[in-house]
Amino acid sequence: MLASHRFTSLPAYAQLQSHYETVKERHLRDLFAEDPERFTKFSRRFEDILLDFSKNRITDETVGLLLQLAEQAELKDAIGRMFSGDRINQTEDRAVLHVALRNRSNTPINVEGRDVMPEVNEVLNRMKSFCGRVRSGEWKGYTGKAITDVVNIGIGGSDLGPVMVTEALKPYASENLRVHFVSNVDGVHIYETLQVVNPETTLFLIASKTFTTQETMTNAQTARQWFLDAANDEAAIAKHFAALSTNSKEVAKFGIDTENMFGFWDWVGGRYSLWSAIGLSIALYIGFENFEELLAGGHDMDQHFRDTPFEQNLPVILALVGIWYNNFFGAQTEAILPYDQYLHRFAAYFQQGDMESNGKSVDRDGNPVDYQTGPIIWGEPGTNGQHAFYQLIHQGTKLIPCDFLAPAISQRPIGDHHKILMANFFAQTEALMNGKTEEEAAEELRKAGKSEDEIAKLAPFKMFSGNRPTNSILFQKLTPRTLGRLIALYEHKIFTQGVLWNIFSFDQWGVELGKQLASRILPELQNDEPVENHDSSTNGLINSFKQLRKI
Ligand SMILES: O=P(O)(O)OC[C@H]1O[C@](O)(CO)[C@@H](O)[C@@H]1O
Repeated sequence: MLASHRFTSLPAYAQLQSHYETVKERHLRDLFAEDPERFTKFSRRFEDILLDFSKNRITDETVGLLLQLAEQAELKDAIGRMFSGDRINQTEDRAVLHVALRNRSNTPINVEGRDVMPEVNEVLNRMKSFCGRVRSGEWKGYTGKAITDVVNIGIGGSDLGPVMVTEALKPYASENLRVHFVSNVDGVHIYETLQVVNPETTLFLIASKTFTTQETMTNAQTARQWFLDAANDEAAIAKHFAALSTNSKEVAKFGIDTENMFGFWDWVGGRYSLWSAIGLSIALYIGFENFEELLAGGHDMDQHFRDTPFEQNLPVILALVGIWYNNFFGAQTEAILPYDQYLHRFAAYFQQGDMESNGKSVDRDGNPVDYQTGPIIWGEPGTNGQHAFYQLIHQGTKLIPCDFLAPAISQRPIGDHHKILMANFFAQTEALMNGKTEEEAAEELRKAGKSEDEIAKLAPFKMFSGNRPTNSILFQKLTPRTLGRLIALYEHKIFTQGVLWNIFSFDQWGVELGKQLASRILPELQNDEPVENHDSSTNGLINSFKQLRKI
């Protein structure tokens, strides 16, 4: 059990509130001018990852108080409980052990007195041998041909992680094997995918923790039928369908041989499952050794998170800085901006990771919270975002703390591309921090030959307030190991924030209501009869839908 506290009653909370009054008007430009050591003081390194958090609206006192807040929320104890297999996901009565999936040191991790590592290793060994057989071409389809395409059918945590990682690690991919992902129940998604694959050489991975998710089961049935239309032989399914799931009963019911099932456990949350059998598409695509490197990276960060004092602890620092803006400055969102095209799904991945985890409004005692919890996460890769939404970040009325991430070495060094990319990275964080005063804007206009009249009119539009906070996360190169570290960095940031906010980060009851209503509405869409049992808007929409289909 996690101890409960009232976030806003922690002694450091009140201190931070009054401290905020003294910091809120301070400009980052001045804070940098006053302290030449600011970068050294507010940056940390872990292995090949540098976190520079100096461009935040913080002082030594802010950091000290935030660290006290973490102590007072008993973060250390909570970390220990997660790593030791306590049932900290209390509303589902489950342990939270994605760290066991990447526990490369193989030290025992017990759930109810039983070490889970032998089972974890057993599944990893099966994944390894399966990957070897498929990638070498030894595994044959029903007409004796090798597999050329893998289609992962899953949604949410059974899709977003594998999509993000396979995109990020493309440079490590096999040339002989393509991966595709079908998640949306919109028939368009499976249709377009089936257009480009051949039933003789396609392997479907049905990825679903529960094996009951409507979207995934619908897509899986469509894929199965498409396959059977070609193969005309149920026995051939064993060569073309595998299941990644915790639910062997439902897997067998679907008609997949449990020999072809790669299991995991209820202590793996969906949005933390890319490290489990759900990562099979990753392992097939980049090879098992690279998948192990990804796991090793996650494990590196786990050890850092568990063993490092908070003031040196990257996930804890990221979490505390986030809380500073979320709970004291009233920031509603956080942008994740990777300057690496291969990370183009990173923000989308952490939309689920963060918002499904910390989008809660009831505390661990079941009481409504009277403070802000999880932020809205969004973002796109740089430099594309610069030409889309950065205008608002620079000059809009909202405070948007941003994380900038980039590798020092590009996976694809072509001409000057990477230096141009990085010049933009550095320029953006500098511009957001410094801004441009009205006088500076006026001086520029003067130099451009504008009249004093024009200058007076234009300068207000051309000035930038600055003082807009950023974290910069630089790493050497986007290798599987570094990616593993980066993902775990954000996972533990989310965990830390959830602990401080006194909420449960590992359930997701908020997704249930929509699911329930959809299953109630589906039968109503199967006939032409008007409906009148909903509110007037829902009735009106359903009836118009029925009418429009007749045209
Ligand atoms: O893997 P499953 O059981 O199909 O669930 C898919 C997703 O659905 C959710 O339960 C809710 O969206 C996610 O947490 C999960 O990742």
